[in-house]
Amino acid sequence: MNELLTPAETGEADRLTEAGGTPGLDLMARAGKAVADVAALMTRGPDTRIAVLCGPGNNGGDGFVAARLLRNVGFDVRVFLLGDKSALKGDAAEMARRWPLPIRAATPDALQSMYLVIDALFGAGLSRPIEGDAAELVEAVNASGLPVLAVDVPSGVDGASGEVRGVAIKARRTVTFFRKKPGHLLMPGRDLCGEVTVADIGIPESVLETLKPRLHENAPGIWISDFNWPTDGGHKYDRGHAVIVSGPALQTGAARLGARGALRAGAGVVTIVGNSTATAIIATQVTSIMVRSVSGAKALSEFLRDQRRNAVLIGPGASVGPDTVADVLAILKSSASVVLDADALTSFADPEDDGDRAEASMGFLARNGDRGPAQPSTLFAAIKGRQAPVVMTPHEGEFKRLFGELPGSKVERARTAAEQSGAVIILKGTDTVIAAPDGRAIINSNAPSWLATAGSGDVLAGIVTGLLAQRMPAFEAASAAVWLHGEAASAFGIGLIAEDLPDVLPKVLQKLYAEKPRGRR
Ligand SMILES: NC(=O)C1=CN([C@@H]2O[C@H](COP(=O)(O)OP(=O)(O)OC[C@H]3O[C@@H](n4cnc5c(N)ncnc54)[C@H](OP(=O)(O)O)[C@@H]3O)[C@@H](O)[C@H]2O)[C@@H](O)CC1
Ligand SMILES: [K+]
Repeated sequence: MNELLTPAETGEADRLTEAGGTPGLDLMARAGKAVADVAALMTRGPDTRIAVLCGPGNNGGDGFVAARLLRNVGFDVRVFLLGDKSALKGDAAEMARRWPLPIRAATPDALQSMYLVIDALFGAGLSRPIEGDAAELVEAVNASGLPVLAVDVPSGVDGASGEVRGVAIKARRTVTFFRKKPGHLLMPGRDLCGEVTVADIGIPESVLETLKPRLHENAPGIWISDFNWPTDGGHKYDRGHAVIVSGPALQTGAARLGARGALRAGAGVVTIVGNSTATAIIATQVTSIMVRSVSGAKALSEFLRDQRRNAVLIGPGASVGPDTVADVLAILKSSASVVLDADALTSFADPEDDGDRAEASMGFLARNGDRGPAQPSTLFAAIKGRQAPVVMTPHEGEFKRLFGELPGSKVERARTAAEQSGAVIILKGTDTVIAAPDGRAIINSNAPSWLATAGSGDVLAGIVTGLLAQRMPAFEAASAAVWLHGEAASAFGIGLIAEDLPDVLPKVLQKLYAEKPRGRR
């Protein structure tokens, strides 16, 4: 159930179903019934007056069906059409014909003395920005403050990207069919949808074998079989050794947050490394986490020669500049899995895009001329030249510094970045996207708004590192980490600070452990 289908793929699912013998009219009848069922839940009793706003395509067709079914059970339903009834085609024209009462023009006046609005203006067939009369209507609906139930997607939301084309309806609930679309989860679409219900309208699961979707909504089912649970007789080193590289003395908090994330995610051993002043400070703050004074690229290379140290995080609090560049390149030469976050990413920013970076890069060049300038291509070549996986965890700003302005939806941008860099990308945000170089992608949807708090990204990077230390494959580790992070924030509730996240993880992990299929314990 976690597959996400673009509007084009949904259309294909529809065609395959019809080719299998199910008439399109039946699909529309079931779609309209699903809409009517949810609409009934949003009313305040039989006297509720409902405005159904229908558009010129099959989204409007679903609206006509819902209107008829709601009227049949006693609701006071009015139907308004954008455009001409004579221009309706196919199944939508047939469903309009079955509506027994007058069809009025859809204008802002339609909203007067209504209680609920059903938005059946545009769905999967939105092909351009909404303008003119249609835009005026959408704006009037939003200004009315009436509760809105959207059919398939709120009109104006692009089902593929979640972007607003022109203007868009703000719905309280949305009913979609067979599978969600990326636009239900990507911002701002996700906000405009309200609560999303997915209805079964008789499209068989077998169409997925043809469509082979490569985009999913994050859920444990996707990665739980790759999760490594503690086993009887296991040794701590069986669960990996995560190494967290600290920044200088006044920036050690980020490494500590990452380290606790890694340890709580189940890494057997976690060591924080840094220069002697930084580690002296850290040592007064941690107990089950080890601390070693290891500083500079050469020392890091030597430290990582011990292959039991199998996952490394660098970036949180690292500082931007040539030292971090050298550290990252040394770490990438090791056999460990690597997580690059924050300053480890910005240190490779394209100098052309970033004045501060340009200056730092010039200095670096002066001292390290043989290694070439610190730029994204240097980083990507180092990633592609190694065996063990790399996960990068940029927010939008860091992403832009490394990859520039890429075209397409957030999913497409993350996919391109993963392919270009050879790393698994966690493109963070309310709608975090995880993408692998082979094209697989996941949209995360469980992060509460209060997760946007200082240091929460450091904990996330630490959780990824902890899972990589346990030898979870990188794409699955990244997806699991993002999900656990969101779940932990929800479990803690409002008032959360980053320090709280690692300590809520056990509760989340215990629930997963209790629910996982038998025989895997
Ligand atoms: N697939 C399924 O499984 C099932 C799908 N079902 C339903 O069908 C819906 C998809 O129907 P659809 O393809 O007819 O597209 P829809 O969204 O009604 O819009 C197309 C019309 O709008 C017009 N138009 C577009 N943009 C415009 C704009 N900005 N401003 C003005 N006009 C604009 C466009 O005009 P054109 O581009 O052709 O000039 C065309 O006339 C889907 O969302 C779901 O609700 C269910 O019934 C059952 C199973
Ligand atoms: K709609």
